[in-house]
Amino acid sequence: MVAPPDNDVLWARALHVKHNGSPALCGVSLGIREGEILAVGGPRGSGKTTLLQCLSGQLLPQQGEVWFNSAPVHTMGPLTRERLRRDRFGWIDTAPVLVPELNAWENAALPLMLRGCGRRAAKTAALEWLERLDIGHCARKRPHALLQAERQRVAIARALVPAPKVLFADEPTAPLHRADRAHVLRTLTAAARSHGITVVLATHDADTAALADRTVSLLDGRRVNTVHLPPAAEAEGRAACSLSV
Ligand SMILES: Nc1ncnc2c1ncn2[C@@H]1O[C@H](COP(=O)(O)OP(=O)(O)OP(=O)(O)O)[C@@H](O)[C@H]1O
Repeated sequence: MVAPPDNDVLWARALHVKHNGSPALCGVSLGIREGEILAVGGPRGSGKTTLLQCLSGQLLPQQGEVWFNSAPVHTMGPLTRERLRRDRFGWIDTAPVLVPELNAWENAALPLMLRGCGRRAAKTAALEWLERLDIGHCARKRPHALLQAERQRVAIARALVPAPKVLFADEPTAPLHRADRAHVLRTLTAAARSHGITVVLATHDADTAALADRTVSLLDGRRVNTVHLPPAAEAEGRAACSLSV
């Protein structure tokens, strides 16, 4: 077992995963630099979610290695991986999963309170993020009273509130309208850049990938190409980029 390069916050080598015997990842390797915004592109079923699950310690690959800083995630026990995910990683799912009994700010503040942060400080941090994501006015509403797009913004706020080291986002703007998508993504990427958060973003949308520093493309569980994109400020104006898959 060889430790990864120092400047990679996450590093994966030769990942192989099968779901019920069907290959989902076939020898994928990649390094992710600290503070980088990496898009993982590829068509449906190409292995994007599986790759994010392996990198975030949710799923152990059947073969291969995953390192977070200098720690081998693939050899950690379930409790250590659980702690790593809770304390260092954030996750945004395609569909928002919120606690129905809690209102928007309580949902967003939940990760901080679970870490032992006081209610007042957690509330202040949560409200700040809800404002930045333009749903400050929804802070006291419960999930059932919110639109799907508003629920997704709450889920995004919840992932950003504890300032994770790495944020994994699996098609995070899929439930949003096109106009909303660009705004939420710009807020998310700007927040990540200003807080030095590394982002791994699964997407099959070229506009979304255009906000990333780099795109890694998957096809049938294999890496097929890497498209280097210009910095975000320059990329934001672009209507599309080519994901040559
Ligand atoms: N729990 C599972 N059980 C069986 N097969 C699965 C499971 N999860 C994923 N797969 C299969 O593994 C392959 C990779 O799936 P994965 O969800 O990682 O791809 P994806 O690129 O994220 O797709 P999408 O864009 O549709 O989310 C697909 O063929 C998928 O059908």
